[in-house]
Amino acid sequence: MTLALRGEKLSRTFSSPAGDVRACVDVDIQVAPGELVVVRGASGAGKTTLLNLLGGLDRPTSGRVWIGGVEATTLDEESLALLRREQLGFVFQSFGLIPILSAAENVELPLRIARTAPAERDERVAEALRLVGLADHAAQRPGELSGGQQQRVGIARAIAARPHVLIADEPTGQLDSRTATTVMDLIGELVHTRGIAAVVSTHDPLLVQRADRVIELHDGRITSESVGTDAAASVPVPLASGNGGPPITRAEARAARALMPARDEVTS
Ligand SMILES: Nc1ncnc2c1ncn2[C@@H]1O[C@H](COP(=O)(O)OP(=O)(O)OP(=O)(O)O)[C@@H](O)[C@H]1O
Repeated sequence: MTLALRGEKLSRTFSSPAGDVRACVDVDIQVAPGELVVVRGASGAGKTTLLNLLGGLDRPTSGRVWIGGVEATTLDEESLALLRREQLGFVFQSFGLIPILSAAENVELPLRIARTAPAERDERVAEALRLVGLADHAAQRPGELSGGQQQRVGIARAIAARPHVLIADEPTGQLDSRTATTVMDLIGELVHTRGIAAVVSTHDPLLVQRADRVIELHDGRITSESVGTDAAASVPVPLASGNGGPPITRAEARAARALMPARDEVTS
């Protein structure tokens, strides 16, 4: 069986005026189709860094990444963008929706970038909105939707191109706990009924209950890994203060990058 995602000895060091930051250190990770892996850890533990590396949004300082069996680390930017688009769907804490577009137009955007034929685009947008329970809200703009609905549009956009892997970075970080549960249920259902693999970072113990595997990160390293019922039973990591604030420019830039076409491509 081809793994949906694989990282081998992944390390990422950032240079900063205060010195080097080892945000990811020798991480080995494998994700199978239909598996929901939750990455958990305190603020600054390296969750976003790891997801960025696995999703081909950033390059490791050392180590290798395979996306759907293709080694991503050796690809040039253009091929990597194509691989991302074919294999991956991204969901972000900040939703990353375009305010002037309707829900349907937001969901359609990656399909336009991929030059999917208009009839198929319509079909996939309708399917994705139906799957997230928003078929009746297609014409509404993000500002006219609740936070939970906006995140469901974000998920619809991520799955519209029928990716093999969903990468979701704190998808419920901006939602109240009841809405977060709905979004978590949706992700769990998509993974377990449609065979999509997912890597989800969260502080939310509710999502952990839906995980097939929970990976704990501390200072960029995997400190523990639990499977199945153990995963649900494991103790949540305490949060560092100051976490969970509003999205920052770096996060928004990343959301844009995940959607960006490869160089020279034009939307039609
Ligand atoms: N581009 C960057 N330049 C410098 N340091 C960075 C950069 N990106 C991340 N870091 C540092 O790497 C470490 C891990 O950051 P990361 O965002 O991956 O953590 P996280 O677990 O996702 O945190 P949070 O839960 O707060 O989002 C932190 O110390 C962070 O400051």
